[in-house]
Order: sequence, then structure tokens, then C-alpha cells
Amino acid sequence: MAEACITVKDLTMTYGDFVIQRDLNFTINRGDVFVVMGGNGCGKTTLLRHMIGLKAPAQGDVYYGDQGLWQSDPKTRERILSRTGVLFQSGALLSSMTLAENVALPITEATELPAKKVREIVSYKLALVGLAGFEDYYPSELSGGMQKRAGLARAMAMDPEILFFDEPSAGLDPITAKLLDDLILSLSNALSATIVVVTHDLDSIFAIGNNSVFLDAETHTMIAGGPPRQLLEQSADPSIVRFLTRGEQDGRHGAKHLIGSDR
Ligand SMILES: Nc1ncnc2c1ncn2[C@@H]1O[C@H](COP(=O)(O)OP(=O)(O)OP(=O)(O)O)[C@@H](O)[C@H]1O
Repeated sequence: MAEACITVKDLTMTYGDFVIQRDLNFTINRGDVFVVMGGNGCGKTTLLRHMIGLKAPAQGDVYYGDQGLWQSDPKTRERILSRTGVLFQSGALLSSMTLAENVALPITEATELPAKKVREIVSYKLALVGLAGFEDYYPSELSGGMQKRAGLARAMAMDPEILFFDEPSAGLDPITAKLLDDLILSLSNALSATIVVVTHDLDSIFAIGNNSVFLDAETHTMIAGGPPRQLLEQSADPSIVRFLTRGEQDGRHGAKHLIGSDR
């Protein structure tokens, strides 16, 4: 039976008086590749920030197991979040550090491991993302796709149970984006991690997502959830069909090609 990993309960998110999304309720199961989807400005990144401890809810909470992230004391919150890794949209590598130093950073901050052991872990993580041998390169010496993969190696440095990705394919060409999707899927299988991806990239949504939530920018709440392919085939909601078919005239039938995982 599916085991809940993260449960969002009655979550309302605001900036000042402005309600971004209200009454969000959904569950991310262990092992899911869960997609947070919706059009520009609907609040996907804001939701991610609530899930990774960067922004407090106006109402409701984000539960890891049975522990409410925002009703926990700061120490407990830190412990809960130590099981997570995040790949931000920019990759967020420090430009003055080599790849090895970037990936080592979360390890040396959280542990007292000897330098040799840290170096071994770093090389292993870089190899997992196809960057073996690039330890001493600087971010500026890498392509955008390689920088994303290095950011992923850093997000995985502490063996997180849950990995968050903010728009992983942003700024990548379609082939590089597809390779990153493949990598996300293979890591999901190899590490049995739970993966949460914020994206509006339809190719990614259908290629990797086994579950999802759809945030609607007009009504400021979630209007659907479930396997993206099922939503495409069965949803009667015009906003969802429009989003999942890129607004194509012939609707969901014209978008069937997207359901195959090839780009
Ligand atoms: N720090 C902030 N202060 C005030 N408003 C903000 C802030 N950050 C985002 N917003 C607003 O909140 C809304 C949701 O933004 P958010 O970035 O979460 O959306 P998104 O779905 O991730 O968008 P996109 O797909 O364009 O990245 C937008 O209207 C945005 O302008």
C-alpha cells in the first residue's frame, strides 16, 4: 500500500494580503515522482518554498509523515529538512568553487568526516550524474546541462530521501532537458527517493510524473490531482485540458503524442 511521505493539509499561501493559493490538500507518496504543475505565476515555486522550509504558511501545514513542518520547533524542522535535497532553478553553484568543493559543501557543513572520505563521496555523487572526472572544473567551464547535473550531485550529497527540483528543464535545449528527465527517473529508481518537481514543461510532466497537483492561477486553488496521463485522458475541466494540450485546437486527441515518453 502507498505510504504517505508528504501531506499538504489545508495550506493557504499569501504574500501580504494577496492570496496565491488557498485550501491545498494533497499527498505525495513515498517513491512518487510528483509534479507540481500549472501556468505562469500560479504559485508553484511558492508551494515549493513552503515545502522546503523557506516560507511559512498563512494557514495549514506541510506534514512529513505525521510531523507538521511549521508547527515544529526550529530544531525539529531542521532535522526534518535534513532528509531533503533541493535543486534550484539556477543550479545555484558557487562560481568561485570547483565542482568537488560545491558538492562537498553540504557534507562538510553537516558532518565531521575526514577530507579523504568527503572526496570519495563527492566523486561517487558526480559519477552518479555522469560527471566523473570533472571534480576540479569550475561551473563556468561547464555547459548549462552539466551545471544542472552538478547541482543535482550537490542536492544528493547527503543522501536525501526526498529531492525537490524547481523547473529543472528551464534554460535547457530539448535534448539536454530529456537527458535530465532520464537522469531524474533513473535516480528515482536507483535511490528509491521521493521526487517532487515543479514544472510547466509538458514533455517532462508526461515523461516523469506518476502523480501531480494542478494549481489554477484564476481560482487560486488546486483544481485537479493524480497521474498526469490520466488527467489528460479523463479530465473534463477546460483549464486542465487546455494546459495539458498546450491549447491545441484538437484538444486531447492532438496531444496524445505527448503521452509517449519520447520528446
Ligand atoms: N517574494 C514575493 N513577494 C510578493 N509576491 C511574490 C513573491 N514571489 C512571487 N510572488 C508572486 O506570487 C505569484 C506566484 O509566484 P510563483 O513564482 O510561486 O509562481 P510560479 O507558478 O512558480 O510561476 P512561474 O511558472 O512563472 O515560475 C506571482 O504572482 C508572483 O508575482
